[in-house]
Amino acid sequence: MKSQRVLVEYIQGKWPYYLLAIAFMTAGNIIQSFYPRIIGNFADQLKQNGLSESHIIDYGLLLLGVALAFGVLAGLGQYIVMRLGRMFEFFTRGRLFDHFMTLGEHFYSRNGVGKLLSYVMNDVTAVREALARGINQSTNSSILIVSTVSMMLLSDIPLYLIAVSVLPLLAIPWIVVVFGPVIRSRSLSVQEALGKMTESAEEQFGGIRVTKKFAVERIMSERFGAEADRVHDKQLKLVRVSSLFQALIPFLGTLSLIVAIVFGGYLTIHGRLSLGNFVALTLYIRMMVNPLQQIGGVINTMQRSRASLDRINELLSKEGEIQEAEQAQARDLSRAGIRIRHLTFSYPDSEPEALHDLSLDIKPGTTVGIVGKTGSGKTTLVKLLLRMYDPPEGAIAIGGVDIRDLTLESLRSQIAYVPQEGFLFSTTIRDNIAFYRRDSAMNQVEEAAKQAQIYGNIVEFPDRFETKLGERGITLSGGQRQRTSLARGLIKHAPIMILDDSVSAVDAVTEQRIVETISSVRQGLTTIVIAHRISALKHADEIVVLDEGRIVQRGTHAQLLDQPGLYALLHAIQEEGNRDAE
Ligand SMILES: Nc1ncnc2c1ncn2[C@@H]1O[C@H](COP(=O)(O)OP(=O)(O)OP(=O)(O)O)[C@@H](O)[C@H]1O
Repeated sequence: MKSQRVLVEYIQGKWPYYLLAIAFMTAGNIIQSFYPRIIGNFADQLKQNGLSESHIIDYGLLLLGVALAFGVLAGLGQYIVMRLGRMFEFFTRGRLFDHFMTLGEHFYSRNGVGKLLSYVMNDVTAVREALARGINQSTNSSILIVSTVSMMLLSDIPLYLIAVSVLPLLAIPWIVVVFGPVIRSRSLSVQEALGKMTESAEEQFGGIRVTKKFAVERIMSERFGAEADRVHDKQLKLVRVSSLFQALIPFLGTLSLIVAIVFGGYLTIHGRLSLGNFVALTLYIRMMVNPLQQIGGVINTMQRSRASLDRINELLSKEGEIQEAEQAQARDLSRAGIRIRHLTFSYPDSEPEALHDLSLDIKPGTTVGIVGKTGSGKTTLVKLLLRMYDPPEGAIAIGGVDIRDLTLESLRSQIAYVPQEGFLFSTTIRDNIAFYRRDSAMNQVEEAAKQAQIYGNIVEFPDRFETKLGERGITLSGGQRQRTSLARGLIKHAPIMILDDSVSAVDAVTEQRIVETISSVRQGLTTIVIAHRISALKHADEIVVLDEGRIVQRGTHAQLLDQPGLYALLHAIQEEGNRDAE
């Protein structure tokens, strides 16, 4: 039953409410099953001319009482179940979101946002619907069927007539066994195709500007159309089988009714069955057709939602690839040096080494520059320092402790990482800068903005720091986004700061100012500057040159310029570029 974990967990916490709802619905349906008997008695009395006006009123009131009792009790039960269904949706979305937070870089590099959204939206909704509809309808239907059958057996209707009439209904379990697995597997492929389509839509929307600039709308539209077609095909396959399934059940119900009318009618004509019993029998059978149809629908929905539930549970059982050690320690990393020893690393599911036998010591309070061609492993080194991927044991230590023995919170909260493309949230500039500490004072936010050379731009916006960004707000330029994200890193004032090509989109003059400010505000703190432009890191205490995952040169700017090698070559090319630009 492992696959039903999230559902079982939820129901375990809510079973008294479910029981209460089932009790209400059971009582309602038992009362409802008296209805054919009352009509049967009415018919008998009518035939014997034994009905007075007051009798008719009594019958009317009795039927009204039955209808009211059923309405109130079954309605209450349904309300409780629907409400619990919505709470399940809330509970499961929360669980999924929390779980997404524990999953790492590797998972996200393989699963697009669209696919993740389809879990949270399509799958959770499918399970919620099945849960609410399943409990409501299966309780109503099964109780109604059981009580109807009991009422039939307790009546004077001959047993052989009942047995022959309900015979076609006995084929139902067989149909369920045959159709169930087919419906389930087709639903699973629908959900998977939906996930892929959502992922493709998300990517297309994300890249819509590029699409337009390249005028390739038609190609993109065809690409999306192919995904939508796939969903359509799979849905049609599912609809075919589930419609057939749902049609077969009422058909069997109608067959039962025909048998009851023909055989029962024959017996009534020959005086072997009273008119009242004939009427009651046909009503009993008629009353069973709807619940039977509903049971078919419920089984159908259950099979479909089972596929979604399996997907949710499978996702929830995926463990984040980065696990905290049991004895993990929280350490203060201020004035802690970084020691990297023989670090060799390949990405999971990837053969080539992104880093090879890398050794490096970064003394506390110093600035280290890392430069290298694209793809040389600079960002990989940062990901390992932040433990987005696990480095080999003993390869990276901060403050003398292997980073695998530090708590993730103490490691990551003491490193301010500023990536090249820092994501900004659709909230105010202030909230984006004070992302790490929401309660930062306004003057701290302003100070960080000044250090990142973005203050001048922000105060020109009408709402200044309260300006909203993103979908419902303004759009910042690439350079403004970078500097806002830099301010977010600077305000953290962390013992270790990593700037990963964080000023690549700003002009040379602004870059120079930022470099100078960072050098002064990070006096005595460790800073790692990764850059393509030598101008961004030439002030560093030590510069490391990476090439194909290996350190090929190290030294100060002056020392490296004196050596023949990649650094001097890069410098010469960049200087020439600058001269050409002047
Ligand atoms: N998630 C990943 N899975 C597999 N390989 C990866 C992954 N991320 C990066 N790589 C590979 O690792 C190598 C180093 O990449 P990395 O991003 O560290 O380079 P970089 O020096 O930061 O490049 P750039 O200057 O372009 O940012 C590259 O060959 C890259 O293709």
